[in-house]
Order: sequence, then structure tokens, then C-alpha cells
Amino acid sequence: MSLLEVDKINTLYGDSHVLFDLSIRVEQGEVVALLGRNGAGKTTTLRSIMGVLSPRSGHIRLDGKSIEGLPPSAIAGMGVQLVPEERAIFGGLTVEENLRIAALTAPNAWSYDRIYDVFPRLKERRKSAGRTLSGGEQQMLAIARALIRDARIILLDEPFEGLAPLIVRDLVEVSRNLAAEGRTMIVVEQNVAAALSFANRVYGLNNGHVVFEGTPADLNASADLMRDFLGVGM
Ligand SMILES: Nc1ncnc2c1ncn2[C@@H]1O[C@H](COP(=O)(O)OP(=O)(O)OP(=O)(O)O)[C@@H](O)[C@H]1O
Repeated sequence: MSLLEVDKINTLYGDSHVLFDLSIRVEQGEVVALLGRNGAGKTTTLRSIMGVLSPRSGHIRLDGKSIEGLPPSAIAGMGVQLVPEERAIFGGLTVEENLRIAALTAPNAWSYDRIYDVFPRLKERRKSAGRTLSGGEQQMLAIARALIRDARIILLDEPFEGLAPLIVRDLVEVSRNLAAEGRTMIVVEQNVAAALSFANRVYGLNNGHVVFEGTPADLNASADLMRDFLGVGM
């Protein structure tokens, strides 16, 4: 049984049908990349998993139990943690206060030291207000808030967006280490090379449909897929 199974969901915004019988699965310890052009439906897929949007039909199962239709707070309580594109950290609170709030309702919260082992930079900045952090530090904090809750599965929405190449390199390194430790993640990313460097499996989305499923090596070998559905190498 897969840890997470999205089974033929159809998700709409009002009358606008965005996801069509979309199915993906994520195994325990796996990093799955969702790739596709702007508007392909990647963020909508994450929002559907998180319960921010309710699919009109289809099922979403965590450990085999249906979670579609549950509120986001209940789904978060089951260990599914969304790291949204806008990061949504509290600018007026310090790094440590942001972490404390995230840990509050988590039964198996990590210690700060465990978080700082993953992100030494956050230890240096622990007394700094969120709003004074660089983009890369904010992204580290956003991921750290999911980790401190001992997330079973982390949904990363465009974690590298708007960050300088050197910062992306550091975050890719952290992501690789988390993957190597067996953390389960779904990563949505426009930076295809960065995502493929730590994903085990890839789904390609186009117009709300899954158009590809395979390994990063399979995708890299297909110039047509890269060009037609991801716009890479044009
Ligand atoms: N709040 C909304 N109301 C109506 N339509 C929306 C809304 N959010 C997204 N859409 C539409 O749903 C489709 C899928 O959007 P989605 O954000 O899931 O794509 P994406 O693959 O994540 O792309 P991006 O990289 O641009 O975020 C697009 O056509 C988009 O215009």
C-alpha cells in the first residue's frame, strides 16, 4: 500500500475544471516531483491533497484511508505538511518563535537542535525576525516548520522560486540529505534540473492530466517530453 494515493481526482474552481481523473501515488521514503508548465495543475494537486480544495470526485488516501473532504487542519494533523510557494512565515516573530508555533500542536515535535543540525544558518538567525531573513533563509524556515512537526510527507511548492543559484544549490543539498534519510516529499518545481537532482520518480502534468510517469533518467532521455510538456531545451 502506498503512503499517499491520489486516485482519479477531478478538481474545479467554480465551473472551471482543472484536474481531470488525476492519479499519483507516493511510496514511503520516496521523493516525487510534479513537473509541468505554468497552469498545468501542480499547485491545484497539492491544494487538493491538503484539503484546501475538495475534489468533485475521486479519492485521496493516506495509509489506505480516504482523506478527501477533510479540513486542512485534520490532514495536517495526520502528518501532511504543505510548504506553500509564498512561504507564509510570521515576519514579526523570530525564527525560534516561528518554529515554536509550528511545534505547538505536534505530538512528536523535533527539538530545535535537531532542526539546527539540518539548517545551521537558522541557528545563527534564531533571534532574528522573520521579515529580516533573506529569501533563502525564509525558505529554510518554511521547510523547518514542516520538519519540526515530524511531517510524514512534505509538499514543497516551488521551493527554489526566486532564489539565487548558490542558494538553490544549498537547498538542493539539504533536500538531497532529507531524501537520503528517507523523508517522503512531493516537490513541485519549475527548475526541472534541480527537482530531478533529488527526485526518485516524476509525474509530468499537462492541462490537468498526467502525461508522464517515470524516473528522472527516463525523463532526461526524452527530449520530446522535456520540450512538449515542460518547455525545457527550447
Ligand atoms: N483560485 C483560482 N481560481 C480559478 N482558477 C484558478 C485558481 N488557481 C488556479 N487556477 C487555474 O487552474 C489552472 C491550474 O493552476 P495551478 O496553479 O494548479 O497550476 P500550476 O501547474 O501550479 O502552475 P503555476 O506554476 O503557474 O503555479 C490554471 O489554469 C489556473 O489559471
